[in-house]
Amino acid sequence: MKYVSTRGQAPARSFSDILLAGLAEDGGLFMPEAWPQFTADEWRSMRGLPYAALAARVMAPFMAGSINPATLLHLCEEAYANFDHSAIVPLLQIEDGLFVQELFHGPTLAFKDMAMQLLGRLFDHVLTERNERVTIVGATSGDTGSAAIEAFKGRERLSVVILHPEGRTSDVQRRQMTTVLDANITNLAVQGTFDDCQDLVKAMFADTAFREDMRLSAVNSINWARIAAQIPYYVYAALSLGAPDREVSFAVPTGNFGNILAAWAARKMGLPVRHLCVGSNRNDILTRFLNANDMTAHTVVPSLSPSMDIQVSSNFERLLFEFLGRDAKACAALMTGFRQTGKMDVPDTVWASIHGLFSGLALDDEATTSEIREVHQKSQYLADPHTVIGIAAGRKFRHPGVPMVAMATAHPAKFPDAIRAATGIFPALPPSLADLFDREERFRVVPNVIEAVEDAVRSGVLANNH
Ligand SMILES: Cc1ncc(COP(=O)(O)O)c(C=O)c1O
Ligand SMILES: N[C@@H](CCOP(=O)(O)O)C(=O)O
Repeated sequence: MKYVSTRGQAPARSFSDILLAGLAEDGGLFMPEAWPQFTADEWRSMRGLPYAALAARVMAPFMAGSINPATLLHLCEEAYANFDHSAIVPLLQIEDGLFVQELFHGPTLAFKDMAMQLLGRLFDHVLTERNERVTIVGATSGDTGSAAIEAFKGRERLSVVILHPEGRTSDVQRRQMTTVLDANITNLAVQGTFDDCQDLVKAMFADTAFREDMRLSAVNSINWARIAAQIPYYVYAALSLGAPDREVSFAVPTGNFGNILAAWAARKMGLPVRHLCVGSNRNDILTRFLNANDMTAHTVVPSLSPSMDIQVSSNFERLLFEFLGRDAKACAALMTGFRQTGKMDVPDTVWASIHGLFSGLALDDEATTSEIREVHQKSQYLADPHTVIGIAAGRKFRHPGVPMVAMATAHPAKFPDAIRAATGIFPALPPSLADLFDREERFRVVPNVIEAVEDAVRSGVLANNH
């Protein structure tokens, strides 16, 4: 499989190349040159497979020519071996026609582990094969960082530098990152928002000399491998609920648009997905876009669901590229305009096609709190502040006869204060994290200035190499 850039100015590359490159040289995002397709019989043959085997089958076409299927299966089996639920991604019903799929049974209690546990192993495999080293730079609003640090800590061929917005994650999220003291891990607390962190990462990639000198790589969902590894759980849920002989819809609490993009990718591969529902918090740019073609970035406001405190959703570019008929020039023009003006004028016809498939619902903090309380009272289900927004979106947009699956993206114990305020229950951390608040923290505060961040990345990498 070859990959092309959404901005059309980078050469087509193999899966191994784009895994290590992360972002295309022209600032665009890589997309598969063609969509792999599975027939109804092929989907049926995946029913009942253990999760790792299912994941390897679904992802194999994306890695064709780079990772052989037997190696991929082995890496998937290793990646999902330490999850704390035998189903890996258990599905449970909370209301008539409304299901929740729990994606937080990995080591850091968030859905990011689903992809990151595999990425850690894929990077090791490809770097060893090529005898290379890389520096991973990542931006996090809380969960990607801890999942990446957990997956990559102690690995010899890479240094990892994670930028989080100072004071804007939950204490549990911050400590999950900053208490990992391995030499190859550097945590930077940026004086800004998640969008600033993401911009800084993109600016480091745009600085060609720095990018090449540091051999930069990315594990945010700008890296296609992240999206590929998030597709299989949608397949698992749909097959469990009757696909390919029955349609299924999904509701996804959304920030950077990576998770819901994976659901859409599954649909492109032939999975019968009827509808996709975006859940937003007060940072509701995607919901405003889906409801009224209003893609105007506002100032980011902190919320009870900090991992979704985002205004610039990187993966929207991939959707746009596809709905523009893969017109890279038009896509690049819209993205450049958005960066310059903070507003994107998506042509009405393009918006209407997106609107036919996606809907959006935004909840403010007050509504999030009442929703946590209500879901708990009615269904005895304790949903974290991100998950509950997806549940609310799923309930609003479900069609009779079509099961709606809401993605549970984080364990409630990551956001204990919000859960206690809503229900009076203080969710305890699992035993592996029970001493989290006793552990030593290490991080460096940096201003939201590219030169300062590049210096900090360089010194983190140097310290690791000595
Ligand atoms: C708990 C949680 N829910 C939802 C999201 C939003 O997912 P995405 O950025 O893929 O849209 C995130 C962060 O990415 C998250 O950490
Ligand atoms: N919510 C995320 C933000 C980064 O998203 P990613 O999927 O692009 O890595 C986080 O928790 O860090």
